[in-house]
Amino acid sequence: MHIRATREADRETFVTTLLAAFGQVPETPAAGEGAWWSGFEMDRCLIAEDDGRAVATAGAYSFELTMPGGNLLPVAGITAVGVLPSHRRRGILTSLMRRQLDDVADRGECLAVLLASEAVIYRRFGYGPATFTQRLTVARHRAALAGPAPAGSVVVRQRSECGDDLAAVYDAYRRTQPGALSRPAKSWQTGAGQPPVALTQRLVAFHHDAQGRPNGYASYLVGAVDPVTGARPLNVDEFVAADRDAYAGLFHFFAGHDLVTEIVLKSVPRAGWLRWLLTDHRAATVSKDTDWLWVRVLDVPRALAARGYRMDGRLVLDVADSVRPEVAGRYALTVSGGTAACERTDEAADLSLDVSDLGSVLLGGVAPSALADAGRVRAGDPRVLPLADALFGAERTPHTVHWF
Ligand SMILES: CC(=O)SCCNC(=O)CCNC(=O)[C@H](O)C(C)(C)COP(=O)(O)OP(=O)(O)OC[C@H]1O[C@@H](n2cnc3c(N)ncnc32)[C@H](O)[C@@H]1OP(=O)(O)O
Repeated sequence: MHIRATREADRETFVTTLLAAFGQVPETPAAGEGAWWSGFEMDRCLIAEDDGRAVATAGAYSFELTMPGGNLLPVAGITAVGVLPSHRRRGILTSLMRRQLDDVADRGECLAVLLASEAVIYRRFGYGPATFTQRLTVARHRAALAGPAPAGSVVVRQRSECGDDLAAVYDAYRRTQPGALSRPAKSWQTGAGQPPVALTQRLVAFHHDAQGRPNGYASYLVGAVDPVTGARPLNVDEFVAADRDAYAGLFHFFAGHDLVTEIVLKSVPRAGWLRWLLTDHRAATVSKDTDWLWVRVLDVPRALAARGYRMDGRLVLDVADSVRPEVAGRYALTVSGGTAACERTDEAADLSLDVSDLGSVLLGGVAPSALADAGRVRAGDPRVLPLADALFGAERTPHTVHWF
C-alpha cells in the first residue's frame, strides 16, 4: 500500500474512489466545472494505492475557523475520507490520517477539523467533538413569537440566483459565531453555498433590517404531505442570522406560511435562541441532537492563545497524545488582562486530558467539568474545575452550520 499526494489530473479517480467507498457512483461527468467535486483542493488530497490502483482517499479544505473571542484561525477541514469496502480494517485509514496530520502541521495550521460519519472513527486520531447541532420541529399553529415584533422585512428568492448576496450575509455572520467556518468562493459559485453533494434547488427567505440592509437568510422548501398524519413540513436547511430581528423576522415569516403544519429547522445551536422566541416554548421539540464539528489540536500553545477568554486565570494542562507524541506535554495557559499566553512548563498539572478532549473544550462547546465527571479529564484538585469551565466558556454557544 502506497500513499501519494494528488494532482489535478487525479480528480476523477479521487472522486470515483471516494464515492465507491460510500457505495455510490458519480452522477455526472467528474470533469464538469460546476460539479460539487470541482471544489476539492487537489493539492491537499491523498490517494492510497494498492498494486497501482486507488483504494482510499482523504482530502482537506482550507478554512478559517471563528474562535471564541472572534479570532479567525486558518484550519484544515478534513473531508472525503473513504476506504474501499474490499480494503477495510487493514490500517489504511490509520496511515492516511497520520500522513494527513503531518501535512497539516507542515502547512503551519494548528488545528484540523472534520465532520464525522460515525462517532467511533476519529477520536483515536486525536479529534474530539467540539460543536453540536439540533434539529428542531415547531408546530406552526403554536409558533407565536414572544417579545416585540421584529423590525425589518423578508423577500423570497431562488437560492441558485442569489449566491453572492448569501455569501456576504454568511461571511458577516460567521465572523461573530464561534465554531463557524469560512465557505470557499467555489461553493458559492457551484451551489450558492449549499452542501456540496446532491444539490437541490431551494428558496431563500432573505431578511433586511429596518434600513434595508441584508442581515439574514433561511434556505427552505415545503415538503410533501405525510399520507398517514397529514403533516406537511416546511424544511429549513440553513438558518443564518446576525441578530434577534433577523432570526425572529425569518421565523415569523415561516410561522405565517400557509399550507404547512410544522417548521423543521435542520441545524440550530443547542440551547439556542429559537425556543426562547416562542410564547409556547414547548411547541419546539428536539427531533435530532448530534455532534457536528470535531477538532484536532496540532499545536497546543498556538491553539490556546488563538482564542479569547472572558476572564483572567491560569491553568496547567497535561496533554496526552499517542498519535503525535511531539504534541504531548505540560502547558501553562495564562490569561491576563484578557490576553492569553501558553507555553510548555514543568509545573504540576491542574488538569490532565487527552488531546481529543482538549479539542472538545477548545471552542467552549463542552465544559471541562462534564468531561471530568465522565472520567476523561482528571483534576488534581476538583476546585479547579469551575475556573476551567469559566475560562473555556465562549460568548455564544459554538455552532457550525457549514457542511463539507
Ligand atoms: C471526514 C470524513 O470524510 S467522514 C467519512 C468517513 N468515511 C466513511 O464513513 C466511508 C465508509 N467507511 C470507510 O471508508 C472506512 O470504514 C473507514 C474510512 C471509516 C475506516 O477505514 P479502515 O481503513 O477500515 O480503518 P483502519 O483499518 O485504519 O482502522 C483503524 C481502527 O479504527 C477502527 N475503525 C475504523 N473504522 C471504524 C468504524 N466505522 N467503526 C468502528 N471502528 C472503526 C478499526 O477497527 C481499527 O481499530 P484498531 O486500531 O483497534 O484495530
